[in-house]
Amino acid sequence: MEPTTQRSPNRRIAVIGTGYVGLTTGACLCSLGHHVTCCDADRDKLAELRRGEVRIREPGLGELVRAGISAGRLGFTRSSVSAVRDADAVFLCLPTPMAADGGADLAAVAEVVREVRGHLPANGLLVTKSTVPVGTAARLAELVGRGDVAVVSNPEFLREGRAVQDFLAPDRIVVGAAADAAAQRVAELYAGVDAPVVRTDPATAEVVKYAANSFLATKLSYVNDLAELCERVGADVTGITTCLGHDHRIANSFLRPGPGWGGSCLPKDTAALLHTAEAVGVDLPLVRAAVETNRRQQRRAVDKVVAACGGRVAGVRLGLLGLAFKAGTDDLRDSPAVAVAGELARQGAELVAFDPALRGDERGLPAEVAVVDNPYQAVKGARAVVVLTEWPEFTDLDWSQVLDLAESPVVVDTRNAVDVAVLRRAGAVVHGVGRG
Ligand SMILES: NC(=O)C1=CN([C@@H]2O[C@H](COP(=O)(O)OP(=O)(O)OC[C@H]3O[C@@H](n4cnc5c(N)ncnc54)[C@H](O)[C@@H]3O)[C@@H](O)[C@H]2O)C=CC1
Ligand SMILES: O=C(O)[C@H]1O[C@H](OP(=O)(O)OP(=O)(O)OC[C@H]2O[C@@H](n3ccc(=O)[nH]c3=O)[C@H](O)[C@@H]2O)[C@H](O)[C@@H](O)[C@@H]1O
Repeated sequence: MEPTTQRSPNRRIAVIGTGYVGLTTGACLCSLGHHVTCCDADRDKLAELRRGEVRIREPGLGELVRAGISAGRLGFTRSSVSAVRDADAVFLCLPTPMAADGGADLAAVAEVVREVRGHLPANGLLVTKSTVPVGTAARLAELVGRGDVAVVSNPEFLREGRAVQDFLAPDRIVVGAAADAAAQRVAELYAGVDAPVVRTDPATAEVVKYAANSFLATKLSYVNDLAELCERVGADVTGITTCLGHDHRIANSFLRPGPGWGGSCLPKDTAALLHTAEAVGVDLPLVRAAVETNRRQQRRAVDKVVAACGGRVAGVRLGLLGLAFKAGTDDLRDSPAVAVAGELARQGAELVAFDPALRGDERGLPAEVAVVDNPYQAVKGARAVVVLTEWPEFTDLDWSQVLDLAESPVVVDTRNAVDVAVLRRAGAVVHGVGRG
């Protein structure tokens, strides 16, 4: 392990895929002094990016993109071949979604590598930032078929909603390479980022990414299991997690119970790790249990709403606060809030929702949910108000007004997001998570 060096770099970099990870990687590497060309298959997205418009909600990203364009060091293209031709390093930031069998679908990665392999400059670097299963770097090296090109694994650990901050101030930078020289060249691209660099082999780097996400998922499922226990025995999970968090070995994060963990990565990455393990005859019972608890936790959130409404929700109007998979993002991929809403709709509930990050025309919104642009409208006439995402804005609502507008004072807070004292002062009948 070593700190990154402070030498000012100025390399030519290509980034393929301009989603949460790719655009953040491109804009941040540009802010470190490099010349970056970002490539994407989506024409509309490219047109917006060339105008400096960023469609995802990531604080600071739009500013970095516009600064890079103004400085003449950040460009966008649809042609992967032209992006890589002069690049000292090519970062693959392509989607690796869950395949039908639970494994990672590497189709986009393989397709792009086939496109660019004959056009990489001599002694090129192909860097996988996408989350890819163990053995991918070795397989891509074979696919590239050139002894002068090094394939290096450099997994990304950023969180959505804090992507720029996490990229520029990460807990660690992991570089997995078969040869020291290639690892050194990738580590140098991060000069200026104050973080430990862990150099390792590609297989270890690839597994680390899945190990980290699965660890976080397991920690959360443990807390959600404890929440269930607390409800049965009259204890308070928040008091317990506060005490646990004071123990430095446990650390005071990822301890908030909720309607299950979601997002574009934890669910697919736990599934992919299980798939990898199964393929080599290894059982990972803890990760399996974490996934199973997560399914149960989503069902428990639905059951709690149904019970709070007297046992059935068919024809019952519910006001939903939050649909994003967590606060701070507009991403709906694998959102537990959407899963809970979907099941309530299946049981016949009439759903009206508000989420501060959503306009109502986003892809991934469940068709059965009417999305409105103000929280008070969402709760009007509702039999229960259901808090599904922990937006801080929800604590600041005028809860007396919320309860006046709703048909009954029932609040189901699936994340303990709103201060329970505030709710009770307003006269709410509160159903939280993990409170006896
Ligand atoms: N979203 C996150 O917070 C994190 C994601 N990751 C990993 O990074 C990878 C990318 O994830 P996201 O950025 O969230 O994905 P995303 O879906 O936001 O972006 C992927 C981009 O790739 C483009 N694309 C797809 N196929 C293409 C092709 N053949 N040629 C050129 N462009 C193409 C898409 O148009 C899209 O803009 C995944 O492996 C994910 O697991 C890793 C850390 C954090
Ligand atoms: O590989 C990835 O894509 C990323 O996945 C997660 O980041 P992200 O998906 O942005 O979301 P998290 O902040 O990890 O939250 C995941 C889920 O856990 C839930 N959560 C989180 C924390 C908590 O205390 N309680 C809780 O229920 C969130 O609401 C959300 O549904 C990891 O935290 C990142 O390190 C990783 O890079």
